[in-house]
Amino acid sequence: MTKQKVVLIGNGMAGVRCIEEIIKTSPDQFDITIIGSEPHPNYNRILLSKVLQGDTSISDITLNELDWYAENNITLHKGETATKVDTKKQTVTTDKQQTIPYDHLIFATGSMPFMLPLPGADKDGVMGFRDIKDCDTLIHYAKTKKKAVVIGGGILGLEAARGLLNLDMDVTVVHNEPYLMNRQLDPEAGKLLKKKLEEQGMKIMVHTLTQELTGKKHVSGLKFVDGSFLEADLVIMAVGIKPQVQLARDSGLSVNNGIVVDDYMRASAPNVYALGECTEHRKTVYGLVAPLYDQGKVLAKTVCGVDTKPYEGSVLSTNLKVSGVSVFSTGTIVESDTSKSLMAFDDWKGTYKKVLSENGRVTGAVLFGDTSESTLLTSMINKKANIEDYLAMQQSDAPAVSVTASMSAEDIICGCNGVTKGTICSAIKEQGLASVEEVKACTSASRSCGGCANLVADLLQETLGDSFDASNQVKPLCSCTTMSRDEIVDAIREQELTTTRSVMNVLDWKTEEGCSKCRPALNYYINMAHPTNSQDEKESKYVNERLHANIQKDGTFSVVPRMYGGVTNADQLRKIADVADKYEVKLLKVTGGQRIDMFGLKKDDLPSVWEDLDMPSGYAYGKTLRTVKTCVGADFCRFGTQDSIGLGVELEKRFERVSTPHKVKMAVSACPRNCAESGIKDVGIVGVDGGWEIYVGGNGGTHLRAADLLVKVKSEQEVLQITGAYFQYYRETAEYLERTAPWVERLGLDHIRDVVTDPEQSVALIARLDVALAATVEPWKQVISDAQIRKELYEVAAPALTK
Ligand SMILES: Cc1cc2nc3c(=O)[nH]c(=O)nc-3n(C[C@H](O)[C@H](O)[C@H](O)COP(=O)(O)OP(=O)(O)OC[C@H]3O[C@@H](n4cnc5c(N)ncnc54)[C@H](O)[C@@H]3O)c2cc1C
Ligand SMILES: NC(=O)c1ccc[n+]([C@@H]2O[C@H](COP(=O)([O-])OP(=O)(O)OC[C@H]3O[C@@H](n4cnc5c(N)ncnc54)[C@H](O)[C@@H]3O)[C@@H](O)[C@H]2O)c1
Ligand code: SF4
Ligand code: FES
Repeated sequence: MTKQKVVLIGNGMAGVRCIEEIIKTSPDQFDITIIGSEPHPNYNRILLSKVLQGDTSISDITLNELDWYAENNITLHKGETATKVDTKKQTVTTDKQQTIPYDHLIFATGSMPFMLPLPGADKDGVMGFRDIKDCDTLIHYAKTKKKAVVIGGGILGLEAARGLLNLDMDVTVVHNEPYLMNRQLDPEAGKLLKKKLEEQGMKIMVHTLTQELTGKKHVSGLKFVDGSFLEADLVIMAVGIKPQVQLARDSGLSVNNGIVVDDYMRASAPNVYALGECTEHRKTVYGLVAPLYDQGKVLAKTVCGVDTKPYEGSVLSTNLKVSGVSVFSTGTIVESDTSKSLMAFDDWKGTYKKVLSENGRVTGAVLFGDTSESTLLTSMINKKANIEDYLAMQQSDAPAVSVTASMSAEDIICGCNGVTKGTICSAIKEQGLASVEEVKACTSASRSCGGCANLVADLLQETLGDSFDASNQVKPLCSCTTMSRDEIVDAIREQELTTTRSVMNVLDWKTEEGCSKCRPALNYYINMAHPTNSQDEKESKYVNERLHANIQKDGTFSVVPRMYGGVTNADQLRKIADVADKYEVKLLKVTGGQRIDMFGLKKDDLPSVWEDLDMPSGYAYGKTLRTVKTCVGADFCRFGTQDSIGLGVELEKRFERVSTPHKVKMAVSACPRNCAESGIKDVGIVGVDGGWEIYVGGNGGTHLRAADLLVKVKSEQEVLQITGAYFQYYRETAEYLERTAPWVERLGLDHIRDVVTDPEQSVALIARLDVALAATVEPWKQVISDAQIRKELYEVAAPALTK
């Protein structure tokens, strides 16, 4: 019997998911042909933001490899565009002059970025962000261009802006409304989001309308309606999307904003259907994957002739994919005369929550800072749950049960991929799955945005009980490898791998060049493991570390010479003043770490500045010991009993220069009044009766944490010894970019204390630290004396490297 022919136009996320459902429902019923304009197999468009942000790579986001098409006898015409549909003859013609007959035709043509029709919008350097080609172009531009402007402070604009910041660009978001993500958030959450992103280095202009893009061939700036001007050599428009419906319209289908379909995804011509972003269902065009996948399930059954519930629309949920910022929005967030809202704002924790109800039912929510209730609230909205039930949960004294425990088998755990709790639990039991990675491979849950990975871990816990060890889950270093940090460090040691290239070759890296996450991490681990026979690879370092100065938003640099223990003298101050005059320093600023920061220096002046200063680098840019802050101590203070300055200077001289997983700050106070703020440092020393207390794991930054008392010792010699062992243990066991505060929590204070006070282990740690310290060089001196380095790094434009 000849098979019926299904033709899909659009090889994207919605269409291919529908084909997967068709194959699942009726494996042998159809001959399937897919026509896709893009030259790639189906990939995860969602993760393009993560590719731009350096968290994953293009090679890692393919959803269906070419083998999958072959295995399922699907004819794929990639890099080919459907140009004509004859709904009477039931044929599709392509730009390569092929005419393909169909029995069932599915439109899944998606959408395009909406480009504002501004004068100058056609200049080079003005683009949208939608596909792999755009992503590649942006990464390419970031290597030579400096100033990016993103028009549109919606979800796509902010994810793109974060990506460009990671690529070392100076980024401004220009938004028309008074607050960011106005379509998904309320004003309060929008303002909190703005503050948070500004802290990350993003510049944001709200209430701003662009009038024109300037420049000759290439864009050079934006003129705003109020007459002001902003320089730019890259402009991204992220002001919404435009469904691709021209082909459908030309084919005579009924089209409004999207291709009009009924509740079974049928378009207006016989045997023609549509789903995805090109589709309008009950006057709504969706722009997120979860609804598209719901549509795919219904459409697959319709095509297969299997009974199905109608598609009645979807509740939308949005998660911003920007690391360090948790924002979630679901359901209806606009208040009406009849809605009621519950609000909770915690200024200390930086969290905000608003839950809306209508006629006693939960209808919408906005969460900022803490999104742990996102699944619970989405599930309550879908079930039209009573707001009283939610309030009762909030007021209950009973210990919080995991969100998943209260969910039924039909509840969706992974919104992106439409995977239910029941599917995941059955897969865990039936397939013997024991990790989030295995669940991902088997069920697709957590395969897209990754936002549901914690819930999947909860389900593993719920299903496997005590035999599930959450801490034992292998977390790959990045998407270029399946190996964890520990496995990689072991291999670096055991197999004597001394370059990032050799690690990637020997450990079968999935990408040729690695990514901005693994390259600096590997460089650190290699240098830590082999301090005497490895090179610090400049090309694997962040720009500030590579140039030994801090790049500022106007492209100039700031320089901080070392002042041991925060002590200086007239001679040093004179030199700093002379350099400030000679090189026209724009700002001299005393830092929180008790030294002087010189702002506004030109890159090519840096080597001469250091030569004139003749002081060591203060490493204000480095992942190493930054400063040892000291109080004035016994010599001058009425309360001081110990020499805090002397000890601080000794500590700084002892540990300076050697690399650490993240920056390290120390302080020494000569009495418990703690004027040097020892309680919020990575290592904080406090003089007490009969000796010194050593505090560890403190942090005074965004994640404020009071340091824990590690030990009390009698002598300065013991302080140096314990601190040395602690410092090296942190170097050897922390993940790259892990500060001591989370590291202490992860390893446990008792364990760390046991290690650093154990005589044998402590001596061995210090011996290894001494080898590493002996291999360090003063970086500014090295630049001054090495003409080649000066030429390569300071005289020509250095290649951009991710932050
Ligand atoms: C950077 C980015 C991040 C995103 N993040 C998220 C997120 O976190 N969560 C979320 O839910 N959604 C997110 N989205 C939105 C999500 O990717 C889309 O909703 C989804 O991809 C839409 O799927 P689709 O199949 O309808 O369209 P697409 O994935 O766009 O696929 C349509 C395909 O059809 C092809 N096509 C069009 N016309 C023709 C023709 N005539 N002939 C042949 N081929 C044709 C197009 O080239 C395209 O490949 C994001 C989007 C972007 C761009
Ligand atoms: N994490 C996610 O879920 C995610 C991530 C990226 C993209 N997406 C999807 O991709 C699509 C595109 O996203 P988007 O952010 O472009 O769309 P959007 O409609 O969500 O946001 C566009 C924003 O641009 C603003 N804007 C409109 N005109 C403007 C102007 N002239 N000047 C300045 N600002 C202007 C609007 O106020 C709006 O906030 C959406 O469907 C979105 O859902 C989702
Ligand atoms: S910490 Fe104590 S000794 Fe040091 S300056 Fe403050 S009061 Fe004086
Ligand atoms: S919710 Fe996005 S991958 Fe599961």
